[in-house]
Amino acid sequence: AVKGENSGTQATLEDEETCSSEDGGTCASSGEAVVQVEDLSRCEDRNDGCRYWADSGECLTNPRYMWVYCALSCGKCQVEEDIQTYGEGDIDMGVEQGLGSASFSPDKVLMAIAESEHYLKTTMMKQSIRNKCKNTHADCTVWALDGECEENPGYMKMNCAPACQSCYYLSTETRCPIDPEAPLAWQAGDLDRMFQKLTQEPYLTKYNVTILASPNTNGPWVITMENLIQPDEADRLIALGQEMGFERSKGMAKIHPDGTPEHVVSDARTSTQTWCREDCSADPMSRQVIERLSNLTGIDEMNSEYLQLLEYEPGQYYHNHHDYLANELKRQQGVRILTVYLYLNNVEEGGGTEFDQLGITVMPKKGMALLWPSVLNENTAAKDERTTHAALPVIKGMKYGANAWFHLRDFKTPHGNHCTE
Ligand SMILES: O=C(O)CCC(=O)C(=O)O
Ligand SMILES: [Fe+2]
Repeated sequence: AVKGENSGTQATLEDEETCSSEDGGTCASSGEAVVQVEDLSRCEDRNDGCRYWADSGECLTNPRYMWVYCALSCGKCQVEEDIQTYGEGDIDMGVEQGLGSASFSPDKVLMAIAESEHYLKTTMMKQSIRNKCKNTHADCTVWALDGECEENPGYMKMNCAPACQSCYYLSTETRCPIDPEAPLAWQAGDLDRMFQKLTQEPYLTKYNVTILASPNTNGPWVITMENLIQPDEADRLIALGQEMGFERSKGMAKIHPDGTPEHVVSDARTSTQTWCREDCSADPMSRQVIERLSNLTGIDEMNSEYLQLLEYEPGQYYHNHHDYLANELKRQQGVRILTVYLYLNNVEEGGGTEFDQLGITVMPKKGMALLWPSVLNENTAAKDERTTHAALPVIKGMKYGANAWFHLRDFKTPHGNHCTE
């Protein structure tokens, strides 16, 4: 068999006997056989529940079962037109390759060019990826012969993909495959356990925890914790934001065919924002804050995005939205599971956070945190549709806030590898 571009995402086949699909695919794993992605005979859903489970995020929470028994619904195989095909006819490899080199004879370079072409014609990959797999420089082939694909992979695998035989690099999903063994921050039940702990532990009463909604009242959890952030910490975060400069927020708009989103300024959100990365995230005060949030939630700091600092002038707002981004089901970090929103100042008038479906509006209070989940307790990759919310327009004074978003899986490692978008 031809080695598929997706071989990094091989799924482990489980022993069917021990793995009844009646339970929603939450079976324990066992068995060793491996399904090759190019084995198209397995590209199917083998259970009627597959579509439903996939839509509710099971591909992410249960990859060991789902990628095998629901390969089609999980997008782990491609059978129809889009798909894993071989190249046909003439292949456009991009910029014409130069033969001149002090180190290699023209024959050697010509041979390498022929190998690139053979690779592009005989390797199964999505047609959309093949179409954008191009050498962007005349020296790609010579550089590749010189070992540059290994020396300088960041540039080469992207810009000399035919020469490096690295077309998979051009799509986030194949370049950054999800490891089915990667640990999840929350298994079923952990969401309720965390909120129960936060609302019941005696040592947390100093935060004057208020339950605004919970499963006891048939809602999702929405709670506030006062004085979670000290005044000097809040002031420091605002100052760090001002140092970096707040910029007009971008909304998520268009998703490109390769899965990367294009950010555009949108009317949905007129506030300004900046990310607390690098020097800001290393600042002792911001470290203190993020470590506290990680300790409180029990979710590893690696699973959190860098703090997003927000500034609203009078009249600015963020219309009704959800923090859950479905595109991230297909990313290593997984979806956002929890928002910890920090109010960094007292707002003179307006600027509340409104949960339209729950009839809750929280007014800003310096140092207070507002916590709510984006996912369901029973299925921690599935969106909890009830937690849509908005930042109401500020009427008077400024509003400063910060988002701490926690993901189902490690966020920081893939972020460092340009794998999160
Ligand atoms: O500023 C607020 O009150 C909420 C902001 C928000 O929902 C967001 O940035 O996602
Ligand atoms: Fe939000």
